[in-house]
Amino acid sequence: MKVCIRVILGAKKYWGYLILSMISIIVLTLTQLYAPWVIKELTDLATKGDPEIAAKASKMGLNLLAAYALQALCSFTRGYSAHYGAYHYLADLRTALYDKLQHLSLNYFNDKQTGQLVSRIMNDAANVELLLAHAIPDLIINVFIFLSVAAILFSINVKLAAASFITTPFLYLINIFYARVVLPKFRLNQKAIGDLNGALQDNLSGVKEIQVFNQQEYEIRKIGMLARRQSNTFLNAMRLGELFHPFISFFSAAGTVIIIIYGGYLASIGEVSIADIVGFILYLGLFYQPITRLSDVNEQLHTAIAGCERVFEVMDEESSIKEKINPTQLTNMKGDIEFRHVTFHYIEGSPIIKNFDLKIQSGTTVALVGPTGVGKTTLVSLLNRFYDPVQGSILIDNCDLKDVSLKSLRDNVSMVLQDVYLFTGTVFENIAYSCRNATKEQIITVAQKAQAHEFIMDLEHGYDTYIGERGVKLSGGQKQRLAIARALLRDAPILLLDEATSALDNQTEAAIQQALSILSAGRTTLMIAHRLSTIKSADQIVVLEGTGVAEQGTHETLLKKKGIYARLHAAQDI
Ligand SMILES: Nc1ncnc2c1ncn2[C@@H]1O[C@H](COP(=O)(O)OP(=O)(O)OP(=O)(O)O)[C@@H](O)[C@H]1O
Repeated sequence: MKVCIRVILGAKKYWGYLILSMISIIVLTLTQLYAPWVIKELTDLATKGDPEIAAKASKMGLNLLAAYALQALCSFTRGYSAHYGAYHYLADLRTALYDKLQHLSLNYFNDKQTGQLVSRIMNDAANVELLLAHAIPDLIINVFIFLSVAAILFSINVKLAAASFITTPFLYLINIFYARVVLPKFRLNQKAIGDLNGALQDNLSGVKEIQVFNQQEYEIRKIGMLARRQSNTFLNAMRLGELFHPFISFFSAAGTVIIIIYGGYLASIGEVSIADIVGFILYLGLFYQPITRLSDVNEQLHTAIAGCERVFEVMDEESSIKEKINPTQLTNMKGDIEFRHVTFHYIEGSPIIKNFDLKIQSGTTVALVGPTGVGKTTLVSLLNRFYDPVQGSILIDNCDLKDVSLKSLRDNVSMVLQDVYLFTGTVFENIAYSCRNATKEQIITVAQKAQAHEFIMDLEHGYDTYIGERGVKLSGGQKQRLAIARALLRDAPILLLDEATSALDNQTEAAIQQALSILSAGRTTLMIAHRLSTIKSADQIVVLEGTGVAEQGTHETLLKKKGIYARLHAAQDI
């Protein structure tokens, strides 16, 4: 109930359309009730031998025609306005959900699959449409029809109306059976479809591995088994489901039989007219309809509510990265950075960094070095506030990052990530992603600096070449150069380079190194590199080990020290 109220309140902007739909439902139902009444009246006139039957019948016919016209109009406004409101709200909700996801911290995404999140936005959110345009209107229609037809039946004849209730307990019980026994079987079928989908997705993504390890036969058998299981689950559900409709039809028809027999008896003793019996039988069809649809409406409501609950679960999620009210805006940033007694863990009890201290003067370059998994990327992620330290603080120009507006922080930090991601779009659009209104000249300049211009010009359509899923596939090194160009375009006072040159050959790397050193002049640069040759000129090299700093100094001082750095360096020289 709470969920229904939340959806209805959320769709406030579209209440006008939803109310119009409700009014249309009521008028539509009333017009549906009119036709049996006309037939009953006509039968009455005919059986009584009314001399004015022709004139009266024409009048009734015209009224009925008007009712049918109104019915057609209401049928349109009912369907269209409910869907108009529901689909607009769905679009709003999907946008809000996406907005919410964009503002959640990376922690939230760590244990979620992209498919699951897409499914929240696409499938689960779609349930608001099911709720607003189907389940709630269907519930109202059915309750309204049931109550109004019952009122008409009792107004025609109380004894016959009471008799027509005889079959309702059976209809109700069949519905309960359907809801308790048949529907769960259909849910099993949904699960079987999900399993098959999941296995297919997994298989198609890993098609290369399947061929490399010659597992085609095994995978075909697996998919075949899941496909067969889904078919069997469906058939099992369907067999029981198919029993439902004949039983429902039988008990509805039995109601009519009771009325014919009992109506005939009441007519024989003069308690009811032929016209009443005719009218009664026509109304009976409408009377049983809501009862037979009970399980469908119930299922729709449950499905819709469960989907909406999953949506609201995300909407109510709190980001672990919270922005202060009235945060400080970083303007005219110098770029001094300080890690002050920083401790961080992803999983409680397994610290990645403990009591870490580091001061980086504005305009200098600091390189982070250390074994794989020691926490270099984590430190960089903390600086961009993808995560917050568990203890201690990080300061930029003496402002604690927790006091700074996230937007102004990220506007001042440019980053080249370890795993380069390029969007589906042109080369130009991908570079311009960091600065939407960049000119073609600016894009070409940064591409040249990143040593990307030449290979871009070799592509079929140059800067207008499509890349990403639907376009040309680029090599790791080419992607990296585009990512560097994108970061250069940002022209931010702080530059974070997470192994930005790892996928490049020696020659290109040397050229880019030169470009990066020109770029980093005057900016605070924090770089991570496995290849020590790339960080020789850094102002400070920080060697990480365990959960903290093992050594710190310039390339020369660290070599002289003959510690870890010197050993790593010697190993790489070999
Ligand atoms: N999102 C995460 N959730 C849980 N643990 C994580 C997460 N990201 C990284 N880790 C773990 O934290 C540790 C530090 O990872 P990080 O990526 O910072 O290391 P790194 O020094 O950059 O490694 P590499 O040189 O291989 O890139 C690793 O043990 C890693 O498994």
